[in-house]
Amino acid sequence: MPAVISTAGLARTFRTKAGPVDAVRCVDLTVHEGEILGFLGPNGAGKTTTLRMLTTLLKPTGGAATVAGCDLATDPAGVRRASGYVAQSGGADPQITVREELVTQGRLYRLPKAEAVARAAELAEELDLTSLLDRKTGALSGGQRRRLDIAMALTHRPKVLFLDEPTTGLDPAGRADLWTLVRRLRDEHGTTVFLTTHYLDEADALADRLVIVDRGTVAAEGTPNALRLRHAGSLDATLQDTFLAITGRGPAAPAGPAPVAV
Ligand SMILES: Nc1ncnc2c1ncn2[C@@H]1O[C@H](COP(=O)(O)OP(=O)(O)OP(=O)(O)O)[C@@H](O)[C@H]1O
Repeated sequence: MPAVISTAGLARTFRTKAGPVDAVRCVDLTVHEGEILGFLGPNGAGKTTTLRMLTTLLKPTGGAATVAGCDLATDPAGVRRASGYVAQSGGADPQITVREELVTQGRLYRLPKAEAVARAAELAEELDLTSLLDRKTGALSGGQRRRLDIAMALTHRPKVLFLDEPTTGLDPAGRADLWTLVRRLRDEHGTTVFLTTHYLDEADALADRLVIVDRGTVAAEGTPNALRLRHAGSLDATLQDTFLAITGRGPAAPAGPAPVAV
């Protein structure tokens, strides 16, 4: 399978008054076409900083990366064309409808009006939002809002979808729905998905492969079962124990309210 994301020695140091902070020291990773990759790590490991670099929001201070064949440093516009990004909290004007939000997004991507309208309908169908098209976005549930955020990120049919903690704050049913949806996107469109999550059950259920970062570098990678076997000694081990064996710490605590286990 060809690589869709590839990084070599990716690094970012922040200059602060108290001195330099090496948020990401050296991240080497590869994500294959059509893969769902779970990107995990303890608090402060460098997940968000890596994600912000890969989505061109932040310039690396070291190393290199390509997304869909486009170099982060020399072709950031190409990276953006190939990527959809769903940040942790979306949401614009609560008074506009789902349809208006989707059409506006299409227009932002320079689709002619008729095409933007057609694309909105298509995305709504795909993300189970058709019955909500005329609802004000302020009246959506957390799960519906998240589906709308994903629909917007897919407007330009990106090859890669970056999801930053997609189910934080959702209830168990909303999380399960979102997992189904992400899998369907991958299965039907071959979309490559790079997701950060604080939930090990989510990583286990959704990701084909996990990359665990710690202190700004990759501490382990593999399928959930390969990691269990390698680091916790048994396929029966919990992913929590596996994670502890790798990092010596628990996974990062989510910013939002923690859902009960599904
Ligand atoms: N703008 C910044 N200036 C200085 N230090 C920063 C900045 N952004 C992040 N850091 C530091 O870099 C390190 C990595 O941060 P990052 O947010 O990437 O971690 P994370 O893995 O996403 O953590 P969390 O799970 O808690 O969200 C942390 O020590 C953080 O304090």
